[in-house]
Parts: sequence; C-alpha cells; structure tokens
Amino acid sequence: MLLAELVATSEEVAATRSRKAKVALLAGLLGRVEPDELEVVVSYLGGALRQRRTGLGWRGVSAPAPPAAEPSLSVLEVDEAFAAMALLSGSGSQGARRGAVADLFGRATAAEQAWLRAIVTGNLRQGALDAVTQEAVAQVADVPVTAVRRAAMLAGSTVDAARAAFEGEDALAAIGLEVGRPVMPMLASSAPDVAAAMAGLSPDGTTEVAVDAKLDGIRIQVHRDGDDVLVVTRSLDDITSRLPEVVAVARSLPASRFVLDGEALALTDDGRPMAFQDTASRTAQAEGVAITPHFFDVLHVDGRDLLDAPGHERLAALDALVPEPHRVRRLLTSDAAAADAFAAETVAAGHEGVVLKDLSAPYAAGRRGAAWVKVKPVHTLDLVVLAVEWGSGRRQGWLSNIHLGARDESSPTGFVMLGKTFKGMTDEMLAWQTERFLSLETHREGHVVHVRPEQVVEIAFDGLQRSTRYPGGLALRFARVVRYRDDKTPAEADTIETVRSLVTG
Ligand SMILES: Nc1ncnc2c1ncn2[C@@H]1O[C@H](COP(=O)(O)OP(=O)(O)OP(=O)(O)O)[C@@H](O)[C@H]1O
Repeated sequence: MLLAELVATSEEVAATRSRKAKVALLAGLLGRVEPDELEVVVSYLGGALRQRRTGLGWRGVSAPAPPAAEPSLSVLEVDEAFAAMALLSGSGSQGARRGAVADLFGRATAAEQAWLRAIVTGNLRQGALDAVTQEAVAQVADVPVTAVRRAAMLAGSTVDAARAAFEGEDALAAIGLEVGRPVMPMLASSAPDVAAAMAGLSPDGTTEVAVDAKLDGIRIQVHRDGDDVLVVTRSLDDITSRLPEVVAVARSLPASRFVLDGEALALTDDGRPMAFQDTASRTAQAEGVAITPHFFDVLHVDGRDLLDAPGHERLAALDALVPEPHRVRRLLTSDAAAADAFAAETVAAGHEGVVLKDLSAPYAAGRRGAAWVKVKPVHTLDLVVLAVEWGSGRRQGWLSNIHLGARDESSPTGFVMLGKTFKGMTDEMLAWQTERFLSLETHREGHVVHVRPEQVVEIAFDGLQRSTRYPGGLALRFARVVRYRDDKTPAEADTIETVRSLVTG
C-alpha cells in the first residue's frame, strides 16, 4: 500500500464529522491492506510509529526538503526507514540520521511530508480515533466490535487487537489479562455532588456502594510476577525505575503474581498529601520525598482473574492482599448522608474528592463508564495551551498569560479557545512554562507566542458565561491554573461538548 493512500484517507477522515463516514473510510482502507502491512497501517491510523524511539525530534524533521512530485513511498518502506533510524546510535549517528531523514522526506510529496512530520512529533490529529479504527477493524475482519475493543483494552494496544481480529474470533477471545502486560485503566465519569452520584448508583436508596477517597497523585498499575515488578502510568508508560518504594511494597505482599490498580502519592510527615505537582516532579527527578502506593482495585491474584468479577469480590481480594496503610480509605454504605459526610472528611484531610463505585460492576478496562463516579468540590477542565503572552512588570521576561483551548473536532485546528489566564502560577511554574512554551513555539504576533497544541493544563474556574469574544460562544469565569498535566495527551483533553454540558440556564 502506498503511504499516499493512507494520508489521503486520514485527511478525509479528519474532514468529516460523521462517525459512520469515518468508519466507512477506514474500513475501505483496511480492506485494501495486505496482511504484512496491517500492523503498520493500524499503528499509523492511531497516530503512532511502531518504533517507540527514533531519536528524532521536531528539529530533526523541520528542515525543508524539496517534496517529490509524485507519490511512490509504500507504508512498509516508511516503517523500514524508521526502524533503521531507531537502530542508529553512537558516534556518527546524528549525521546518519540526518541523511536518512533527508532520503525519506525527499521521496515524499508535500502532503506526505506534512503527515510524516506530524507523526514523528506525535501531532497527528487522528490519534483520538482509536475507537473508530477498532470499529473499522471489526467490520472488515467480520468480528464483533465489542470483542475487538475488549482485546485492545486488555492488550493495551489496538494493533495487537487488529492482528488477532484478522486471525479470527478465537484469536481475539484468547487475548486475556496477562501479568506483566499493561491493561488500559478503568476511568470514572463525574457527578456534581455526592447526592447525584448516589442517586445514580443506588436509585432505590438501599443498594450498598463503595465510597473511595480520591487521592490526587499519579495513577499506577502494578504487576508482580515473582521478583519481577512493573509499574506503569495511566498512559501505560513504564515508570518502574522511578518508584523504588512502590516496587518494594509490591514485593512485600503475600502473593507472587498479581495486578493492582492504585495511586502513588507523596505524603508529608504528618500524613497529609503533597500537591500533585510535587508528586509528579518527584517521579521526574527522584529527590527526597517518599512516595507511597495506595491501591483501590485488583485485577489478578495468583492465577485468579478478577476483571469480570463484581466490585465486592475484587475489594475482598484487595483487602486480603494489601495491608491497610497501602489501601485507599473506603466506606461501604447505602446512605447518601453517610457518603456525604465521608466525602467532607476526605476533602478536609487534604484529598481531592471521592469516587463512588458500583459494587456489582466488573472492571471495565479503558472505559469511562457509569460504574465509577467521581465527585470533586472544585470543578476543573483539562485544556490545551494554544498560545502564551509575554508578561510585564514583575513577570517581565517570563511567558505568563496562557490561551486555553478545548478540543473541537469541527474546528480546522482541532481546538477552540475558551479564555486566558495568568492566575495560579508559582514562580517555578512560570520558569518551567517559559522554557516549555518556547520549545513549542510556531510563530509570534506582537507579544503573543503561538505554540503547537501539545501541553495539557488543568484549570479550575468559577463558572461559564456566554461570550461573543471567543468562537465557542463561551468563556471561563475566573480561570486559574491548578497544574500542568504531563500524564495526558491533547487527545485526552476535554471537548467543547463537555464544556457546553456544564452550562446551566
Ligand atoms: N480511589 C480511587 N479510585 C479510582 N480512581 C482514583 C482513586 N483515587 C484517585 N484516583 C484517580 O482518579 C482518576 C479517576 O478519574 P478519571 O478516570 O476521570 O481520570 P482523570 O481524567 O485523570 O481525572 P482527574 O483529572 O479527575 O484525576 C484515576 O485515573 C486515578 O488517577
């Protein structure tokens, strides 16, 4: 298959809003793929190269090479070129890599060059399209989409699920939980308050639910197989070497093969949680603060798969495996007032809120479903920084006021601006963001530095107001920065639809 075919389909997919049309376009493309091309094509549709590291960055692919007039590159040739670049190391590798890039880009048309640049820098917009790709795979391989989705979540990869799907339904069903292979984590939906969450989970007022403390640290999934321990983040990145305390706790537990889900948290000496910013920088730099794991779910223990077991069974297994100091605080109740009191206590103890959980539900890997409902007293959105303004006065020389965007599939840039803020930034954050945003700069207009939309930021706000100033027709009131979120990609930021759903009246 020619790369040009894939690029053209990607452009068509981006240009239509209809999910059905997107699936049909992708199915058309997948129908023309040869078996040995499948993994590469599915990986590219998901916005990723197959090589995790190529040694290439933005600068490495920004130099203009004259484009080819006619398309000739095949997807396999592109994959081979990146595989060869990934192997380069040592002296002379920089020059060799430059040569390889010039070769590859010299054979690409202008449209292909733009696509190559985007995929190398992780900027392909169809990265959000994994679910649509899974649907197309199911259609072409003639297997149920639920089976493809489940396999992708359990294998942590749509590529692996696609390969199995084309081998048939049995191969797909054979993909199960494997200790040592990360699973997409279960996600939570949200409710405005505890009463609303209880009304959803216990409509008759007599069904018991679990109310967990919501700790504000870093999501961790911990796999132990004998002496081998693997710790991954929410996006399945391996952070084992950065969290020796978590590895030690995992090795101390009374079972030799298990998978645990939880949150890693830095605690001060008096047991209060430290700000997420500090937890995150601890993982980046391994300095002084002790990090402790707090687990809230278990997916496997010594040969027993628990993914499909109801919540109360998983919690019983968790309590048997993990001693109390390493478990998240939890209340089981059917009483909304008791749940509310527990939430108030939890917030008073310095935590972020609570997560209410359906005790009859299975572990829905990779899904943001109704079985887990989070309640936080302060409303926040995860937005993407589109531009930054140079500060003045005390902030002279620093990039200060950030322009905030929500995801918007219908906008040509993929984002729509909702407002600006320079509030909530510490001096450390200002220094960090100045460097960060200069590295993402695309162009300048007066004192505004426009950046590639790659940095996600969590914003707290007091409300939304209708506004003619911004194209989305909405503006945030009293927006302030809570933290930068390096554990989320722009594809995981909040959408304009989510923002609109928060407008009352
Ligand atoms: N007891 C708990 N149960 C489940 N998740 C918890 C718990 N304590 C903390 N968390 C964190 O809360 C998150 C659940 O919210 P959600 O699935 O919406 O993820 P998120 O988008 O990262 O949310 P947020 O920005 O609110 O942390 C989990 O990813 C996890 O990191």
